[in-house]
Amino acid sequence: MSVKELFRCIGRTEDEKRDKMISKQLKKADKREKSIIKILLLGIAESGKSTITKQMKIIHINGYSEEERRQNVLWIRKNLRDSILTILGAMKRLDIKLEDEKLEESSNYLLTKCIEDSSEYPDEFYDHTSNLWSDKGVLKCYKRSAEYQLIDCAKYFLDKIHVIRREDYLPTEQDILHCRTLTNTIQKIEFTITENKFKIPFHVFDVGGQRGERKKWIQMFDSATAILFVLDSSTFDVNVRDDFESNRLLEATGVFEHIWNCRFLKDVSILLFINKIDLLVEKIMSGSSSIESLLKTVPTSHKYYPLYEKMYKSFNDITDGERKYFVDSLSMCKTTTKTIITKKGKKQCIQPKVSEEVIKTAVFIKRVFMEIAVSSKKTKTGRDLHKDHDCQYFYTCAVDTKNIEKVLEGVRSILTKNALRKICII
Ligand SMILES: Nc1nc2c(ncn2[C@@H]2O[C@H](COP(=O)(O)OP(=O)(O)OP(=O)(O)O)[C@@H](O)[C@H]2O)c(=O)[nH]1
Ligand SMILES: [Mg+2]
Repeated sequence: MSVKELFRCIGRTEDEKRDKMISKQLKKADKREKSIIKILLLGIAESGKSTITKQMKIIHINGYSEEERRQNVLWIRKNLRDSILTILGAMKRLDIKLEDEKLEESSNYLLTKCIEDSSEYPDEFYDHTSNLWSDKGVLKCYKRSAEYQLIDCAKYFLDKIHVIRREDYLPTEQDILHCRTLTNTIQKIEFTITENKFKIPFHVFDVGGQRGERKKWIQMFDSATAILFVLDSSTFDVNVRDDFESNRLLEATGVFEHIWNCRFLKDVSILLFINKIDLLVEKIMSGSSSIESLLKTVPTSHKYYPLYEKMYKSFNDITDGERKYFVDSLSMCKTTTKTIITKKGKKQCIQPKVSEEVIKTAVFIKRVFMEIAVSSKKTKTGRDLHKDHDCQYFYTCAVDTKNIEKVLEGVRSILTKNALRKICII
């Protein structure tokens, strides 16, 4: 062999070695990429997507530092101001009078001096708000909040004015979970979970749910492992904020159907979070609304009228399994528990019994969505579009860390098993 040939041979071996190494690294990177669980949180505005993302930060990352908590103070005070102004505005429209006429002055102060966004809230603001919040007329208007657009955290923060007004106020994790801020950019959080000794990375994407924000969703579809579709169960009788003609449950039904039938997501499973069950219980138990009244407002010509009517007709034949699943989910929710004093003088947390109407409503909502998810759809070539994905549902209360921790445990085990299977580990 000539020296030239020998060198060529050595060169090839070096090239081969390098190729082998690159291919090994690519395989490793591919395996790592494949092992990432990418969760996309979808759902219409105010359904609770960001609240669930906050819970993931609390449960799987280090929660909120003092600095991060402090950054929420202004938002919380803004939530407080928005809440009282919305209620006062609605009182005028719904013609609800203040019980104490002397509070007219407080109402006028807020409606004239506090309409501008501000970073400073004087003592007068808190005094007037506090006085108004104890007025029976204001409370009456609050109870009719399904007739106008009030943020969900209104009562939570109005009940805490005395704390929020303090100069040294530092929000708790509960306060942060209740704080409402609209999402208008794609947010991402990352964390790792160890399962079967394997470290599985999770990337979670939180997007905005307002109509204008939904066009951004599609850019995230090609990389999603699973979709966590969040649905607000408590606002079945409330209209969409940016369209006073459309009901929120109907809007969510349409968005869900669109996602379920989207061909880019044909192998992406959906985890349906039927959220805000605490508010659903509160609403139905107070007798302020019912599914029957919702049905009366849906025009018979509406695309979903037949589906809603079909589900309503089977309103009374709930299976034991459906009932148990809802009641068990509720029992995991600390937010709805009540503390009682036992005969022995000890404090005890109990889950108050909910009415049959609550259970029926929760099951009705679940059936509407699951009915869409079991319906088959054929592609042009005759294949079933849904053969490679499925939909599982969970009842949730996103502001309840214990509840979400339990639900996410279930979700995680489904997803990690799929991920490990994908990279051939199990
Ligand atoms: N009581 C109660 N409040 C909830 C629950 N889930 C969310 N909220 C509140 O509902 C409001 C809206 O929640 P977000 O998480 O901001 O909703 P979103 O889906 O991210 O909304 P967009 O960003 O506009 O799409 C916040 O004030 C939350 O604290 C729940 O299960 N129970
Ligand atoms: Mg959000």
